[in-house]
Amino acid sequence: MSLLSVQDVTFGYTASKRVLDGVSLTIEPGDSIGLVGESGSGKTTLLRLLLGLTRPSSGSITFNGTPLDPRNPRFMRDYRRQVQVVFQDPYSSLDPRQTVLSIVSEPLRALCIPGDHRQMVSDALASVGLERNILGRYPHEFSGGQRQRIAIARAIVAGPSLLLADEAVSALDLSTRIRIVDLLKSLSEQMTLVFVSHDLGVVATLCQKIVILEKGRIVEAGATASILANPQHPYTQRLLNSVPRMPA
Ligand SMILES: Nc1ncnc2c1ncn2[C@@H]1O[C@H](COP(=O)(O)OP(=O)(O)OP(=O)(O)O)[C@@H](O)[C@H]1O
Repeated sequence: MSLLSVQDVTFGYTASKRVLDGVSLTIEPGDSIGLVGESGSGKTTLLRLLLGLTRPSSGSITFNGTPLDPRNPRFMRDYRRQVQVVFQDPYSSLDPRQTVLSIVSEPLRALCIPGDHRQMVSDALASVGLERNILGRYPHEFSGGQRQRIAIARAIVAGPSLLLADEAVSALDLSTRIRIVDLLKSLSEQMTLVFVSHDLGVVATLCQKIVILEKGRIVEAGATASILANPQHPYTQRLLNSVPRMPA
């Protein structure tokens, strides 16, 4: 059974404009999927629907075969444990008044997960390459890359099966970006990953599968290697041509 299944989903913020139009995709356990498209193509909107923050105007989304229903609090509580997200901006996504312990343990508290939260936070920090002794420190004491590691630790602390990353490396400088991509790649060996990006180069490094979104429609989807080697849709070809190449 698919982990997540999106069937013929349509969505508009207003009645007059469709932002997503007939979107269907399946996410299998263990997949690493890059969701790629230019600005305004609907990537973040689709992610919001996957998170259950917004409901489709039509079509359905199911998780392990059960429809996503924000009116079903029991299901949504389990869903929030299973599906976590990392956002783009490591500066605005962490509350500056809270310590690292408080920030990273937030999903454990919100989801009433039993156990030694301090230990679980220490383990999550270690698995994103941070020292365990930073629990009492504050976000302003860390670099952008370290903050993004803290945000990733918060996303994985409750042991999700699916990690959604929305432009999670776009705000970082190049060398930090490479290190965070490496981290996400190693995490993708333990959990399913959906990586939203306008950057085909990063997706090519990180994701085995790719979904190309143009103006709210999926124009091409499949194995990253074959799509990049032989893009069928003119939009994919344009995106590929816009990736800067290293001089020979
Ligand atoms: N809250 C909102 N209210 C109305 N329209 C919105 C809202 N959020 C997004 N849109 C519109 O929906 C369309 C898709 O936006 P979305 O943010 O999903 O695209 P995106 O591919 O994630 O773009 P970007 O890469 O710039 O974040 C755009 O036309 C955008 O202007």
